[in-house]
Amino acid sequence: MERVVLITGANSGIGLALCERLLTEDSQLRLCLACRNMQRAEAARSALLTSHSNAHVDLLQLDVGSVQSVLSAAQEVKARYNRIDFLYLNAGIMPNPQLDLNAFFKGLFSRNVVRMFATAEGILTQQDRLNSDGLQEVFATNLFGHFLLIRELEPLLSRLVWTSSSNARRSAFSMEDMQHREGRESYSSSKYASDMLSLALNRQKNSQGLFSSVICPGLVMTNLTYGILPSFFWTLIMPVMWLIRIFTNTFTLTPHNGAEALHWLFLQNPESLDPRAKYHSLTSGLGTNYTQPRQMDIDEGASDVLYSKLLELEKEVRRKLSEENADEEISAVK
Ligand SMILES: NC(=O)C1=CN([C@@H]2O[C@H](COP(=O)(O)OP(=O)(O)OC[C@H]3O[C@@H](n4cnc5c(N)ncnc54)[C@H](OP(=O)(O)O)[C@@H]3O)[C@@H](O)[C@H]2O)C=CC1
Ligand SMILES: CC(C)CCC[C@@H](C)[C@H]1CC[C@H]2C3=C(CC[C@]12C)[C@@]1(C)CCC(=O)[C@@H](C)[C@@H]1CC3
Repeated sequence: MERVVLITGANSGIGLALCERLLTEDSQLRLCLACRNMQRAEAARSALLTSHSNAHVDLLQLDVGSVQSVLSAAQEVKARYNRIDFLYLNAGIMPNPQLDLNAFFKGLFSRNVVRMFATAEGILTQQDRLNSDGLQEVFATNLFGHFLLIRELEPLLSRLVWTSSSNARRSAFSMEDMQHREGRESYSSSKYASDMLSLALNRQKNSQGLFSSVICPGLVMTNLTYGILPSFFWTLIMPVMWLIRIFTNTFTLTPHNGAEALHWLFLQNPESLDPRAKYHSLTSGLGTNYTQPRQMDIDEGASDVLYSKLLELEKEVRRKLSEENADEEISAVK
């Protein structure tokens, strides 16, 4: 039977590399590339068809950062497919990243140097903003839009895979400020929230046949990472990056390597997976890719609380949207 795989943020980086790898694994797959920009989506589709000329590659317009777009895209998915075998929740942003060079150089000579290169802990901040739905943009894109998509498509789903990050950190997340309006680590907070949500989904939905996993792709050179430093700087330090890679397995560097754990999960029986583990894409000094589970720093109780808070926010957002739609209808009649 033809399997259907939907991937958000599939037009570049790790998402696009995953598409390549999945088509190489199973040429009978039906891939659905869910992207916000249809021109970029078309380009990705053409690239995939160049290497897999008989592949079934569909496109879906989806801006995960917009409530209306998620609801419309979900309607479209329900009209097109009877089921989604794998939903990869991969789209993500890190807007206005700032590298603290002082902390970076201090870190270089500390005991935490390996950890710093693997997680960017303590050296990276972001500046977030409100989107047109009145939500924090990073929270809306990296977490809430995906949550809403899952809620809309639930009867069709069986496997969920989140592209999280080792940058996810408990101390960056606050239940009282789950959107991270106050701090400057919105990326870390949103990724920690996705880890928690994945655990909560497993607790609530495994009995109904829905399984969720999280991965970290390692440090991969993509549009997201190129946004952290000026491009000339990346060109300068690229040889150093490849050198560091010999000593640290988290420097996966290429999108193909970064997609290792996403691909690996595609081949696993969901019952054999650990809901409390994050599956890391790793690359050895000799260039061998492998996947390694590592325990996440998460409380089950807290993950349930986050789940309830997301349900509440969903209600609020839907109510607001229907009020806006009603207002629009009234003014159209006038
Ligand atoms: N690169 C790295 O080192 C790491 C990346 N990650 C995670 O991997 C995931 C993929 O990122 P990566 O491949 O690195 O970076 P890219 O920037 O190449 O890919 C991000 C993808 O998400 C899409 N996207 C962003 N915002 C939206 C939106 N509102 N609606 C729909 N699609 C959207 C982008 O589309 P568009 O082209 O239109 O912008 C793009 O296709 C992210 O979740 C990221 O956080 C995790 C750890 C490390
Ligand atoms: C030799 C150089 C001067 C090295 C440059 C240092 C930094 C630019 C990198 C060191 C650790 C990196 C890192 C990320 C981005 C680039 C660094 C800060 C990520 C935050 C990218 C996105 C993620 O989700 C994380 C898993 C990465 C962790 C490590």
